[in-house]
Amino acid sequence: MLALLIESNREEGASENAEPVQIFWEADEKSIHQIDDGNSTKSFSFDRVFAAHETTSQLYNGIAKPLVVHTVEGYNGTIFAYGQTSSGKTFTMMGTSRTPGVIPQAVEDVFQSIKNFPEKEFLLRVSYMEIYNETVTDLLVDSWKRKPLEVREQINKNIYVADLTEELVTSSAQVLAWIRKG
Ligand SMILES: Nc1ncnc2c1ncn2[C@@H]1O[C@H](COP(=O)(O)OP(=O)(O)OP(=O)(O)O)[C@@H](O)[C@H]1O
Repeated sequence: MLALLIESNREEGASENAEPVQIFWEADEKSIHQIDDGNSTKSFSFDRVFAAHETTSQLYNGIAKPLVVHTVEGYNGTIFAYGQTSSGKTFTMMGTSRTPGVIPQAVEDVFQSIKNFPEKEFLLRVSYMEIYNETVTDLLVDSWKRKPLEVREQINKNIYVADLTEELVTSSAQVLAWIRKG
């Protein structure tokens, strides 16, 4: 699933006498349209487009929660935020104490979803790494012990990061504590 978060390109609360704001694009729930000289010239489609007035919780419930629930059922899942600097990746993924982001909500739902399968045993491990300038760093080891890690391929073609710390966790509070440490 590919979703897009957009900021408004109109001046919020602009008065009627203000200079008309030039519109460069318009969006609906599933697409964004480039506007050149008042005409739509190019359109890009997404599974969902979230506008500025929509909250992180709406985004989480709309696109991330189903993935989290399926992961607990045994499917692989990835939630990936991509965008230019200051576009809101950290705000959306980590959130604040008042508006929790995708990560704390996902962690909470992993533990809630596990309760739906009392007959199954789950083993949860958390890793936290940074990829910066082509260098992979383990964020769960003390900073003075950190060294660049290698990305390797297993015989079955699975890709893994060698020597990456994996901490066993049994509650959402433990996961968030590890993330805070990182
Ligand atoms: N939806 C939002 N509502 C309110 N404030 C927001 C929103 N998205 C981002 N911000 C604010 O905008 C600023 C930049 O956001 P943020 O740090 O999340 O960007 P980023 O994409 O993670 O940037 P970088 O790539 O530089 O780390 C922050 O002060 C953040 O609180």
